[in-house]
Amino acid sequence: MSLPIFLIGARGCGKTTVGESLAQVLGYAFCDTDHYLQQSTGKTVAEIVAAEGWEGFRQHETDALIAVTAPETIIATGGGMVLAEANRCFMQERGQVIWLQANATVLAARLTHYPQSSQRPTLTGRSITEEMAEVLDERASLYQQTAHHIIDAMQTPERVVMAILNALPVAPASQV
Ligand SMILES: Nc1ncnc2c1ncn2[C@@H]1O[C@H](COP(=O)(O)OP(=O)(O)O)[C@@H](O)[C@H]1O
Ligand SMILES: O=C(O)C1=C[C@@H](OP(=O)(O)O)[C@@H](O)[C@H](O)C1
Ligand SMILES: [Mg+2]
Repeated sequence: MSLPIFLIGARGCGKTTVGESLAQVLGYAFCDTDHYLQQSTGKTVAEIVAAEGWEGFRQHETDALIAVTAPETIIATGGGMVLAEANRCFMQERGQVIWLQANATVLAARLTHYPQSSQRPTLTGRSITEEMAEVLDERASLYQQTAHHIIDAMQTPERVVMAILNALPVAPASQV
């Protein structure tokens, strides 16, 4: 039975995009913790944060992580999943953790083009460029210490998927 694969990294690094493709290639299930939350609460991230604050959202996020974790599943996490030590330990112990690494300039460009503001309300109140630099300063070491593998996410999604396949000792579900 193959372990779950957790994709971690900052907003815009491609966890959702790459995760869906990777799941198709491997014949695994795909789950996104933000999508799960939206379905289970009937609220967007922005609505949860408006009602309960970021602290409330983070508690829901931990619950979502536990709920979606299953064998042969690709799990796209939200960018802040690594903030809680319990989440970091859970992912490390339960599966393979992949950090999709990209610099603040690339992330800000993607998010400016595709803000999805109901999914990504501001974290700091600053501009997207300033926010991504600040977020990476705060979280890069957490992504690094949690990851079993670090993948360059500043290449096409297809190449990112290939890089993950090369890094991971996984077989397609049909061959397991
Ligand atoms: N490797 C990539 N190259 C170019 N654009 C990308 C790449 N990965 C994702 N994107 C784009 O960046 C935006 C955010 O991607 P998404 O998968 O939602 O990131 P995340 O889930 O990590 O926040 C989307 O518009 C997506 O099409
Ligand atoms: O970085 C963060 O703290 C967040 C990232 C978002 O997910 P994506 O990384 O998929 O954008 C979403 O979970 C929420 O807005 C918080
Ligand atoms: Mg996402």
